[in-house]
Amino acid sequence: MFVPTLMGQCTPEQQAYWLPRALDMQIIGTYAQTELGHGTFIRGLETTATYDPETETFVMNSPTLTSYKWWAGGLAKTVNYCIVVAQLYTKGVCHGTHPFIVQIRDEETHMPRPGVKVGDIGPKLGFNTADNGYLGFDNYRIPRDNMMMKNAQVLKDGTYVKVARHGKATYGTMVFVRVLLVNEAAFNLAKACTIAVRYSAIRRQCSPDSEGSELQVLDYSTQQHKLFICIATAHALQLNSTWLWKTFSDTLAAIKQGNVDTLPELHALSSCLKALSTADAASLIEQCRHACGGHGYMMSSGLPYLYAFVTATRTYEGDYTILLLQTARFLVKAYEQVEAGKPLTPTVSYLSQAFTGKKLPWDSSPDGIIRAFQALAAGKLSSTVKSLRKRLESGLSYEQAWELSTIQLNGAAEAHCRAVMSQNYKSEIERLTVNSSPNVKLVLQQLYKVYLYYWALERTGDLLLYTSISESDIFELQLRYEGLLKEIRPNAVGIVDAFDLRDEVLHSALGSYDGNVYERLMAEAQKSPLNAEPVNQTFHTYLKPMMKGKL
Ligand SMILES: CCCCCCCCCC/C=C\CCCCCCCCCC(=O)SCCNC(=O)CCNC(=O)[C@H](O)C(C)(C)COP(=O)(O)OP(=O)(O)OC[C@H]1O[C@@H](n2cnc3c(N)ncnc32)[C@H](O)[C@@H]1OP(=O)(O)O
Ligand SMILES: Cc1cc2nc3c(=O)[nH]c(=O)nc-3n(C[C@H](O)[C@H](O)[C@H](O)COP(=O)(O)OP(=O)(O)OC[C@H]3O[C@@H](n4cnc5c(N)ncnc54)[C@H](O)[C@@H]3O)c2cc1C
Repeated sequence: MFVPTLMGQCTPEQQAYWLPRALDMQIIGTYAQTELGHGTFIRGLETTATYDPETETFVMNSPTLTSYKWWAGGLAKTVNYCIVVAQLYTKGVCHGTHPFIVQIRDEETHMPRPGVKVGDIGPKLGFNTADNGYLGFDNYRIPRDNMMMKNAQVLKDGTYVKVARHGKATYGTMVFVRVLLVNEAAFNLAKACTIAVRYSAIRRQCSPDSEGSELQVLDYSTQQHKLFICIATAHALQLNSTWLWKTFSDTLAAIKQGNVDTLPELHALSSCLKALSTADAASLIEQCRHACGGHGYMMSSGLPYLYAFVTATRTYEGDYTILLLQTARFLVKAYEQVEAGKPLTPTVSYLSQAFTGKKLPWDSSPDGIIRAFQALAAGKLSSTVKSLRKRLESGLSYEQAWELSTIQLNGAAEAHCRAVMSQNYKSEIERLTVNSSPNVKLVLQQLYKVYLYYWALERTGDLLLYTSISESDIFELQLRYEGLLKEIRPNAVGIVDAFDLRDEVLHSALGSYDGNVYERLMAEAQKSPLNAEPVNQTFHTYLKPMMKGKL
């Protein structure tokens, strides 16, 4: 996050100075925004940077315990520079949060600079190879030039000048990383399902008829139900991430030309896609672990590491709930635009047809299911806005009415995101397979249908509310879904092999290409320190005296 922020928040002159040093690793940096007391609510950050025109420096201070920076990766022991997000004061006025480049350690001795308090925050659920740190300042001075001045400037005399065309321009690095995280979610989920599918082809358990041999667990319908949605979701996330990256690049190019019109839509999209992709990836990685039974619980399976790593992505760079609520803000505005007969931006354009007051006729084709997901998102949005307005009519303030409606707002944003993801999944497959063989097309479409059927069956309650789907339609869809799993089964191992992840990347005794699961599990077990000696000292110190009644 250090380098992208240098690229996004510095003037060209500042970039010319800092970027080569960072890219050559003459300096190592991190992004210190979150504090002990605030992560989500950026406007509530407490670290201060007060401009002193006499010395042309900013004085950095951490006025309270809760103002200490907390969490930044590499901050504890590794980095010598930081981007610190602090409340800017000049001429006695607070201008809100701004980013500053702050040297925290000596470039030669690596000692913390006087006035800087820095350390490690302690063990975490995962990420324990990263020294996430805390940081506080006591009247610590940095040169005026160290304020990142692309979007706002403080002149030598302390005059504040706003440059950016958009109020949230300083949040740009977060948008960038949210876009990257969709790709990370796809990659890590692909790893988990490669491990679980390969293992399920090796693992044999139970014999349905007394004569036959034990089945590969991958042959069980329930196992296919657990795993094939993981493969389909990895594809869906990968294709959505490519699409989102293009949307991001187009918006960035427009902003460079001075046009910020598409930023709100990009923010709404990157927020909900980051939220849903990280949440889905984390829960499906856990599902892959379940699919590997007891051996999935071994660290040597690789799955616990993956889960610990990915579950953090649901929280960092904007918590799941918080980001869905950002998308909901955008959706409520889109709803108002429909009412006012105004045009809509592309990803919400489906709303313009959606508020007919009638249930959408059910159609179980892939296009029909996407339309159903859109109807569901529109229906939820409409009910949410009704609740919001009812609360406003009862005399509540907008903020109070909004807060009481947030459960529904999140539901609408989730449904919208699922509809966008399904639509993108379909159009990207169509685009990418124009010249593919019929067999490749067939397999990719089978997986795409698994995704649609799975989520339609997960949302039958909502479909009953907002479409004309009947009990027999649901029954028929369930049978089609189960049939599809059997069609995919023969290709399942080939499909995960096609992720092309080397053993060194998977780092798993269960998921290696050669399938030598049991040999690898035993080899890993031999590495346990408890196996280093036949009798452990604890036997002599504790067990034996206890057994002899001498403790
Ligand atoms: C080029 C070199 C690149 C090298 C790349 C290498 C790639 C390698 C691959 C690696 C892969 C992945 C990387 C993964 C590793 C990364 C590890 C990172 C570790 C984690 C780091 C962090 O967590 S940093 C801290 C992140 N913190 C957050 O995300 C905080 C969340 N909170 C917020 O974002 C905001 O506070 C808020 C959005 C919740 C609210 O903000 P605020 O209160 O200020 O706003 P309002 O709610 O009042 O809204 C006002 C209006 O502003 C709009 N808004 C808000 N945010 C944005 C935005 N970002 N952009 C545009 N608009 C925004 C909001 O919608 C409101 O609009 P209106 O409704 O119109 O009023
Ligand atoms: C592994 C890891 C690495 C990180 N790396 C960095 C880093 O390098 N740099 C950095 O600056 N930060 C980093 N962070 C911090 C991270 O960005 C924050 O933890 C994250 O943004 C969530 O903020 P929070 O911890 O304040 O959660 P909180 O906001 O306190 O969330 C707690 C709960 O309250 C809910 N909540 C909060 N506000 C609202 C609201 N308005 N409405 C409804 N519900 C609400 C949330 O949904 C959540 O359920 C990292 C975090 C982790 C876990």
